[in-house]
Amino acid sequence: MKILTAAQTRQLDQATMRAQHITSVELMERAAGALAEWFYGAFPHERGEILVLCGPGNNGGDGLALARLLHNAGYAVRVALLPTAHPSADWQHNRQHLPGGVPVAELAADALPALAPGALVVDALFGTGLARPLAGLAAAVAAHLHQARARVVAVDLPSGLLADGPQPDPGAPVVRADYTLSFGLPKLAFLLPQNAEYVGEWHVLDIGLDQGFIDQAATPWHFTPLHDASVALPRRARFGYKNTFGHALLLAGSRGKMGAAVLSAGACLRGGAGLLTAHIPGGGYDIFQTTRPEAMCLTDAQANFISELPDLGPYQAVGIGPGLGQEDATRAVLAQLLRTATVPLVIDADALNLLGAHRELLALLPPNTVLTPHIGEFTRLTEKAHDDYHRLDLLREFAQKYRCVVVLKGAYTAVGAPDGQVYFNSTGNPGMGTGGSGDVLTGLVLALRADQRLGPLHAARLAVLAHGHAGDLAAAATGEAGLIASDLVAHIGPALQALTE
Ligand SMILES: NC(=O)C1=CN([C@@H]2O[C@H](COP(=O)(O)OP(=O)(O)OC[C@H]3O[C@@H](n4cnc5c(N)ncnc54)[C@H](OP(=O)(O)O)[C@@H]3O)[C@@H](O)[C@H]2O)[C@@H](O)CC1
Ligand SMILES: [K+]
Repeated sequence: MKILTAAQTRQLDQATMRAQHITSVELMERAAGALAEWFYGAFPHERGEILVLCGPGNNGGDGLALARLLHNAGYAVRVALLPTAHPSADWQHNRQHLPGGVPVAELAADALPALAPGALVVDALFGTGLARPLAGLAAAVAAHLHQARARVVAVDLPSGLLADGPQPDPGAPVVRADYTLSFGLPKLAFLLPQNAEYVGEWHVLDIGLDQGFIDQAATPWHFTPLHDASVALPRRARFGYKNTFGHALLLAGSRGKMGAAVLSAGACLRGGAGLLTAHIPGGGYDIFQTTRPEAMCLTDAQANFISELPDLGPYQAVGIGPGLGQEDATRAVLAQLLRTATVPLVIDADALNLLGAHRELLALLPPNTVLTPHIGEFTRLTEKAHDDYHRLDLLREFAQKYRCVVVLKGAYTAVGAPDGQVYFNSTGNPGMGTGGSGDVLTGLVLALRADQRLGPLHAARLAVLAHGHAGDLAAAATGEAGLIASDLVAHIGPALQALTE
């Protein structure tokens, strides 16, 4: 699913009207109808009065049309208008069609509407036409909503927030919505941690926007829903056997962190690898073999860390990093791996930290390597980003420069591809913020990289999607707080099953 800019969204409106021979008023009516349907579902028994705040443009027009539909459906509705000398044409149309039974007032700075705590408010002040930061009356209204602890439903965007870029004045007020209802496609702003306090829970409402325009629109940003044909797992061949599905090598673990190797290995096995060999510090042998009997095990001469690179001949993919530690001898192993590997690599955790601390090694990264940093590890590889948008720029630059796939882990994990495209993940939940969660992802990516049917981008996107879905399945059983990384491993099977072609 593509993510478009505000400017592209305006073009999409026009293209939709042309392609479907409808007027802008008709498109607005569709938008308002979709908003009303969402309200009926979300607030079926709302008894209190709903305050609809309308700005001067088409966002306000949506609000006016919604107020009419809610009133006609039996809700108590009141409208407050931002004073304007130049309302949009569709605003005027919907103002004229507002039933006489809906009270309408103009907002004024010295008489902001009284709101009981928890009052339901629709924010239809500004959407994609926001031209400058909120100031004056609009800023006062945003602050008032926050102070009154109203429940705010934002139409298209929380007013004051830009759809696709950083705020020019980060100090200017923005409406803090509990829900944001966007039309057709998600907005980039929804996916970034810095905007979470404004956007709240967001939903995309289908209003039949022109697919032809969307298909040809150029954008680096994509959103991967749970079911996306382009990342599905191909079925296993009926006559396949363990060698068909790939033999993975995992280099992981150090004293005190053997659990990382165990978790990662479990995920690799559950991820469908035909065979898995783990190379671990000698002291971890008993732990590993008793907890992961399905895997083969090579032990290092060192008891507490890894100092030797095994012969890579038998393997279709190699993963390195979980629980690795950052010994000099281990760095030498990483460097030797980067120099000699001819099969796909997956690099995580301390292997990324070693790369960050010895950046000369980055030049050795083989193309199509998959790296799985969290924000801290990514910062060590690049630089400190001044905001989430800048971090996305750094992600694109890094993936293009090193021709790698970079999985930047977070609430909407962003997978950066060598061609500069970025794919945001839709699955997962805060319960996955728990020790070992990343090690599980590494094992899963490794399994899918050993599967020679999948390219690096497909493997990385599918692994991220399945990892998040496993987290959602696990959380349904344990709750978010009770979720631990072993639960993720246990749910990889059903998650992949749900994502199979
Ligand atoms: N996308 C879709 O498919 C569909 C989109 N639709 C809806 O259209 C919305 C976009 O409508 P839009 O283009 O009229 O812009 P909108 O956000 O109402 O604001 C423009 C007005 O605000 C003013 N203004 C701007 N900033 C300001 C500020 N800080 N402080 C004060 N004033 C400010 C600006 O005035 P000006 O800058 O000219 O002075 C102008 O008057 C979109 O978000 C969605 O809700 C649906 O109806 C149909 C399907
Ligand atoms: K809005």
